[in-house]
Amino acid sequence: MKLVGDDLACVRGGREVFSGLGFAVDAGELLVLRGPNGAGKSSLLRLVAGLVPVSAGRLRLDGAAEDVPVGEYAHYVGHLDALKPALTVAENLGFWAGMLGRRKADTGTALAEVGLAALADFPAGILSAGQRRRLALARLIACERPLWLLDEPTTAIDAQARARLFDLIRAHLAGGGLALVATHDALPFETRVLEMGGPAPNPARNDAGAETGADTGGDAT
Ligand SMILES: Nc1ncnc2c1ncn2[C@@H]1O[C@H](COP(=O)(O)OP(=O)(O)OP(=O)(O)O)[C@@H](O)[C@H]1O
Repeated sequence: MKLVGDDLACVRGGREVFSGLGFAVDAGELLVLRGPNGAGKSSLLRLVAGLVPVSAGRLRLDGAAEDVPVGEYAHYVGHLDALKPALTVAENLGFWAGMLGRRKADTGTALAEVGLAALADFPAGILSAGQRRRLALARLIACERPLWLLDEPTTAIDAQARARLFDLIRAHLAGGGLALVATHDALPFETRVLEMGGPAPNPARNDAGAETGADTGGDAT
């Protein structure tokens, strides 16, 4: 598979976040998204996941079925861990696994791998920030998806969980998976980098029609 973004633009809240953005990610490759706060890294991940519309340009996943949205091939782990606090840890993962399909590990195994086996029957609402993130990352283990979209995946997790995450990413890439990762951290393996520009200037007034965001496009290096 190959993910290609061609001349992409993204508009949110009437403001242009980026435009003219081009990149390509081959099977087995990880593209790191870098740039200052507000550059549009999260927006790009959400756009690829299908959670934010493509305002201009084209996004395609070569090797995928044409009538299936790119997001259907992706694991998206965003800033919010998307957990239901009243459900148990195991139920949360079970819910996600049911949504995502293509199971590759049962819930118990995935929870054990992220160090949450002992908390499986506790409500997710009691989890610490790092434990919530571990639970979100357990989705990567439970279900098979070729494209991983990870937004600051190392946030809140300790050294042990980081090492486990890096192992997971390595295995994913070695198996021909693709990954886009927004992070301010250094990753311990070879990656390509997409530098994204600075934030668009704040609009002078709340008239969306008058907003002219800077071209914050970039190219993968
Ligand atoms: N839901 C939203 N509605 C309108 N504008 C938004 C929304 N979310 C983000 N934006 C705007 O999009 C721009 C890019 O935000 P984004 O979160 O993609 O940046 P980022 O590069 O991921 O930043 P950070 O490093 O702080 O996480 C910002 O100017 C932000 O205000």
